[in-house]
Amino acid sequence: MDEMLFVGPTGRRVPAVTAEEMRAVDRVAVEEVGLDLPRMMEHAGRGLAEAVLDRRENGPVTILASNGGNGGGGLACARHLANRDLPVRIVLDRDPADIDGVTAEQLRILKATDVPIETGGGGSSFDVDAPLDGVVVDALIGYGLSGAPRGPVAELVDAASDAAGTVVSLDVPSGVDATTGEAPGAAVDPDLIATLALPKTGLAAVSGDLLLVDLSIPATVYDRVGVEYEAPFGDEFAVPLSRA
Ligand SMILES: NC(=O)C1=CN([C@@H]2O[C@H](COP(=O)(O)OP(=O)(O)OC[C@H]3O[C@@H](n4cnc5c(N)ncnc54)[C@H](O)[C@@H]3O)[C@@H](O)[C@H]2O)[C@@H](O)CC1
Ligand SMILES: [K+]
Repeated sequence: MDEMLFVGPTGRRVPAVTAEEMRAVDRVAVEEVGLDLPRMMEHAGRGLAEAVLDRRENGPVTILASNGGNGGGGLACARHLANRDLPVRIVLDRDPADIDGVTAEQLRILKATDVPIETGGGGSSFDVDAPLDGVVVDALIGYGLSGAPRGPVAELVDAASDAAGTVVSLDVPSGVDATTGEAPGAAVDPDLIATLALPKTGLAAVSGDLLLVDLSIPATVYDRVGVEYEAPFGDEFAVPLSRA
């Protein structure tokens, strides 16, 4: 854990975690405590949807998603927004048949709805070169970034970067290393970052407003991984953060 990087709404220090520490938090939550990934992902998706509703503009909401936990949170968000009659569409970095794990569970629910699901990177109706209007939700990559964005993900990162309207990133701007804040290649430059459970150390080095979204992780999980934790949420389920 790092020195003081973030401050919550009451002026209280909020600890930041590296990607490795957050992975450890996830592992303990799932394996020792039984707070499984689908449960956490539902909180992520709802918190993200509330952030989008707060910043909503006229026009569609485009949700860019890949195959990991970050994409799954984006898909859960899509469901909440579509349930509120927002014009939502999903753009995946790959064929829907190639989405797996918990993210595929989220996708399965959306397939039962009339939310359009497109595939970026050529060979589909989605034109990666057409400017995105309305709100863009960046749920491509979170703390699982490995190297510079490649292939269709890189094209979607560029599309988000060129978007005229508000861009909201889930957890970490895609392309940014969650621990260092460095971008090994192209990266999204969001207006707002809805980061999950605790801020990631790298977020101190990037721009964009910060919102911390509760995943309902009990304090014992942080104790077990040695993260010094004081619940930052008070009576809320999401709180704004400032960089210290
Ligand atoms: N407790 C938590 O922290 C939770 C985290 N969740 C989310 O899950 C994320 C972590 O999930 P994962 O570990 O699955 O990882 P990510 O979803 O961050 O990233 C994995 C995806 O990114 C792609 N990818 C990685 N580097 C790439 C590159 N250079 N070029 C192209 N594609 C690349 C992978 O192919 C894969 O599809 C978090 O950031 C968060 O958003 C939520 O799902 C719920 C629980
Ligand atoms: K992201």
